[in-house]
Amino acid sequence: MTAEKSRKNAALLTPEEMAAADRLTIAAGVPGIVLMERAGQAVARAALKLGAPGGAVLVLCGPGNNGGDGFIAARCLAAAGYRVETRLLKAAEALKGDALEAFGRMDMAALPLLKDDRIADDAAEALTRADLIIDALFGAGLDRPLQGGAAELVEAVNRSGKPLLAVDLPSGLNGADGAVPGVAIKARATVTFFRQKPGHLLYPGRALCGEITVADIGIEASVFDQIAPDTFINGPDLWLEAWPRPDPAGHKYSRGHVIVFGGPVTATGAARLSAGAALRAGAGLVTLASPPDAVMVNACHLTAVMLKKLAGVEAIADLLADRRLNAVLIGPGFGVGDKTRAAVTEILKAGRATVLDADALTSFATCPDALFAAIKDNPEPVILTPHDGEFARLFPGLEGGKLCRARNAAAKSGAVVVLKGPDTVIAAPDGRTAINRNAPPWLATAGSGDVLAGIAAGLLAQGVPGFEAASQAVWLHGEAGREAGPGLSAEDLASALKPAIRTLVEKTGQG
Ligand SMILES: NC(=O)C1=CN([C@@H]2O[C@H](COP(=O)(O)OP(=O)(O)OC[C@H]3O[C@@H](n4cnc5c(N)ncnc54)[C@H](O)[C@@H]3O)[C@@H](O)[C@H]2O)[C@@H](O)CC1
Ligand SMILES: Nc1ncnc2c1ncn2[C@@H]1O[C@H](COP(=O)(O)OP(=O)(O)O)[C@@H](O)[C@H]1O
Ligand SMILES: [K+]
Repeated sequence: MTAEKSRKNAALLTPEEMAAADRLTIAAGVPGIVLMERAGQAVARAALKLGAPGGAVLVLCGPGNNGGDGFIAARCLAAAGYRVETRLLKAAEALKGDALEAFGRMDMAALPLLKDDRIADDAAEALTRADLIIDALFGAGLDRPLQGGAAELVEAVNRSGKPLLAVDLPSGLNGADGAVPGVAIKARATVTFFRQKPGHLLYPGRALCGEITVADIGIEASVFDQIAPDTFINGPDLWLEAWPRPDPAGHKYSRGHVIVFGGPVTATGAARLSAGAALRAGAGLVTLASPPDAVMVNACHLTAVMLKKLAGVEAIADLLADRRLNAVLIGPGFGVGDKTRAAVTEILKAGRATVLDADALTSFATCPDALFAAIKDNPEPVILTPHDGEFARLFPGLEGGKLCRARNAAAKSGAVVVLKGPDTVIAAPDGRTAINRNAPPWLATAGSGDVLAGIAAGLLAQGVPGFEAASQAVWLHGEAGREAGPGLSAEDLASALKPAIRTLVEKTGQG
């Protein structure tokens, strides 16, 4: 598969982009009702998989095309022998276009159809009877919080405790950013079409989707010629082409040399975690630059990672005169304050691929613009890896959804921003973003972020561009978390990178 095709597989579409894909497909000769038939049939197939053969299915339909998918699914499930009831949120007269056509295709004799504005009360009995509920109330067209009868219905559905299958998106969830502005359906499973939306991957929305199926409804990838999505699922489809391939005839220096700046004697562990991870990520050499008082404790703990005594900020320029030190990491355990700001400024002046984490970020809380100016003067990529707290300190004016915050922060700072968490977002200054989904919750443990920063530095040292290095690092960190499993501590992560790295090496044909 070509890199271009893989990237298209990794694309995430906003509701607007999805509507454009729909329009382009219709313009190319596939009628909208045909797309809706395929969508509704995919929903019916997913319902069959959820079990209760021949059982009672309640299909809740909204006023738009999401409801249209529900009508088709209702017809298909009735034909498959299920006892199907539908409820329409608005009077049938309000339906139009493909949804009206789909409504007309239902066999009215077989399907008791009730329409009632006091729908929550009206639906109460049907909810009790149902073995499965299909949520076709609102999908990509949600444009405001659910209120009134719709909100009451959603709450009643969630209270029912019945298995719930959502069509496209759990109703109430914003597909663009995963926000839930009011109430929303909590689904056991969700069927979406063609490609996922950011809201399927971002919290809190992600927690409402259950198991997600992406159904092919006949929209061709050629629509990407006109819709150029810039948001992707983070994974090898997005960046395998950029995975570093060591020269078979090369040597350790041709795999890059990372320098990690370590902290004082009372806080040496973080930088060592980073350094070990940089080595595992494939850097040929890693050196830890240690303040004099911490040299002994570092020396007692380091083996493959090399150690260098660094007298102070004044010594940084001399150290970085060695151009073989081609990637720098500073922040973990380094300490917050003037000295850190001076060190970071000196490092950025030296023009190296750089990862700034933890204390290196917090130290600029009082003067973020000075940091952004220094980043923009550095010709090499810079990656910032804040968690939410560090992000808020460095980008106090940026609010809104995680995707939008990370994207604005990258544009503002000129750096690749890795906004960490269970749904880490990686954003490049050119507007590309990736959303990560493979991180297990047990990665939330002290020192885990230090390891992530180290992996990123190790990849930068091997010449991987900033956005790809950051995305690869976040994905590998997630894979390592899964490999190490529950009960992990940050020390376990570096060695747990090996199976994921092996898989990537094999995929790139180097194995
Ligand atoms: N775009 C595509 O490629 C396809 C879309 N399909 C379906 O079409 C859906 C999108 O259809 P629509 O654009 O009609 O959107 P929806 O069916 O999601 O909802 C639109 C309607 O709901 C109203 N509405 C929005 N938020 C509301 C709120 N909070 N309270 C009350 N009313 C509200 C709008 O005014 C509008 O009347 C998708 O989610 C999907 O299920 C499928 O039929 C297959 C193809
Ligand atoms: N609930 C979660 N699920 C998965 N990963 C998480 C979760 N919470 C945090 N993480 C990940 O754990 C790491 C924690 O990093 P950080 O907050 O910097 O911690 P530390 O400074 O202790 O290393 C980040 O990579 C983050 O994405
Ligand atoms: K829905």
